[in-house]
Amino acid sequence: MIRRLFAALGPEHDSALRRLLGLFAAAALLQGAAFVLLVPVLGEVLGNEPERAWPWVIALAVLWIGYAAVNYPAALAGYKTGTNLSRDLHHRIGDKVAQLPLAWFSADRVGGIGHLAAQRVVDIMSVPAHLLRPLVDTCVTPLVVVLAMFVFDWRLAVSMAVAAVAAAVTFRMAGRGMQAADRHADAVHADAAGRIVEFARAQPVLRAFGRTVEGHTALDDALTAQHTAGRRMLRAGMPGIVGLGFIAQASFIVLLALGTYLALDGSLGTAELIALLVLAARFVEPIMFIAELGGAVRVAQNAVDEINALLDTETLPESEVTRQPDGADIELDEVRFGYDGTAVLDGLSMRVPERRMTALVGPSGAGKTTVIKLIARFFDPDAGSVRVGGVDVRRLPDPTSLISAVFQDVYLFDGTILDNVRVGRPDATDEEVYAAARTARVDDIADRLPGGWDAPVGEGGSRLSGGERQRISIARALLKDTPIVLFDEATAALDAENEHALQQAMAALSRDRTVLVIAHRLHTLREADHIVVLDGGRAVEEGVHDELLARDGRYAHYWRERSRAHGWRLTSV
Ligand SMILES: Nc1ncnc2c1ncn2[C@@H]1O[C@H](COP(=O)(O)OP(=O)(O)OP(=O)(O)O)[C@@H](O)[C@H]1O
Repeated sequence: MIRRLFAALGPEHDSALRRLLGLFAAAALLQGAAFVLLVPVLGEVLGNEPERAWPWVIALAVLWIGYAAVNYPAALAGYKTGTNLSRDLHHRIGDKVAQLPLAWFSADRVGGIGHLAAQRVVDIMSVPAHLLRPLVDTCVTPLVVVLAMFVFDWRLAVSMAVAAVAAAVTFRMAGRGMQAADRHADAVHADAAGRIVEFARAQPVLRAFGRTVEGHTALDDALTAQHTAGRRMLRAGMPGIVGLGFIAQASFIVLLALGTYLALDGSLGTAELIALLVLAARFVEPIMFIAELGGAVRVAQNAVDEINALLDTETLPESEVTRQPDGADIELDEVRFGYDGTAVLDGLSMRVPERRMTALVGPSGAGKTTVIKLIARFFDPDAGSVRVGGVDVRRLPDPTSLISAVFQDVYLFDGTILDNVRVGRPDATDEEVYAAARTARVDDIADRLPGGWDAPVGEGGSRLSGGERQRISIARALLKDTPIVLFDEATAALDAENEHALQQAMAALSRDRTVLVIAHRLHTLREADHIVVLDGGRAVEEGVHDELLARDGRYAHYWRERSRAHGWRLTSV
């Protein structure tokens, strides 16, 4: 356990943990030695010349002072190491999460990370802060007592050694059951956490369709499983607690009986017997305690394994040889990509010319969003290559400095409008943030809301409409000022004012940049310099609007459908 903990936490925590182990071992040795000294002290006090106990009493006092002197810094060091570990683990989990490919994130994994950061880090932190100390005590103190007992009486010492071995074997066996139960409980906790995230996220949909009961069922099942797992944990802990309790009581009774027999036999004096029984009580005490400790140790072991598993998760490979791009055009060359083995792009080749607006159209599910995500390197293609400025995105030194993405489902943080625009470039001056926000017509939103620029947007931007959220996202992209912008246009119907503001914001963003837009609006298609029609995982048509209309193919059909739908209006009679 200690070795695994050392390995998991990395060499930077080695010296702190070693020092801690040294301090705890010294405290346990001093404590064990003090217990042993009780034998001569009691022997002399209960003997014929009690004054002969003084030297032993003084030695005992010195040991206790030494123990207190080591114990205090040891306890402090335990807490300090625990809090350092927790801070470090949170940072490492955070860094890892920031590097994981976006394909990795699913509701249960998001819930799992929450559980890992909140509960599992505390489980590990409790090792140096609370567990290591009693663990070292329960190993070292009885060992000192058993060794000392050999000096006083070998028969009692052998009985103690047998009890110690039985306790160690039971501890190991009980710990294994507990570890399995904890693994199961942890998987169930992570699942329940994922279900809660999913349930919260799905509220609008569940309510819109009046399906709150069905929505509860999955969560209820997960919570019931959690409850059952908790009971299984309790059951798994019982054999250890009962078994070790039995060993502790039985060994004390054996020591008592043996001691009495030896006293009656004349091999032991009464004073000696009392003193040795006090020592036996000190030996038995930690055995009772170790059962609870065993469960906590196994839980911490699982926590170490889980955090290791997350930290070992593969991230997208970083190329050692990087190249600066030559320009800002984008090219997809024979790209193949699928989710979980289901092909979406089937040898797609297309070009997005530099400083032009290219519109991507195609039926729902054709893979338009997937194309954007591959360019932004949310994941890598299964085959083929995505190039920016002639360089494969896997070999770009810093793709995020070249590319901004504006998605439909814009996530806003629960802060002010201004804070949310600043996300685009945290070190921007206030003037730069205001300028980007005004260009994206975010000032209209600030004017409308009480609090203006400092108006809170609500969690996820819940106080704003879809179009408004997208304008804030455009402002972020303007502030970031990258040569390439990937844009997934809002599909939702917008009111005339929002539509106009969004068009203006987009026009500002498109100026002098390479823009690839998933176009849903007729206006965007008319304005585009280049149009790519995606279907069946390939580019089936490419060209400009008039040319494609004249060709009367897939695009012309799409355009007519969209125009017809656009022409429909509900009017009052
Ligand atoms: N994370 C994912 N896991 C599994 N399948 C996915 C995932 N994302 C998308 N897909 C599937 O990949 C296909 C292409 O999805 P994509 O979102 O790229 O299409 P799209 O053309 O943008 O669709 P739309 O116009 O409806 O947004 C769809 O069949 C979709 O169900």
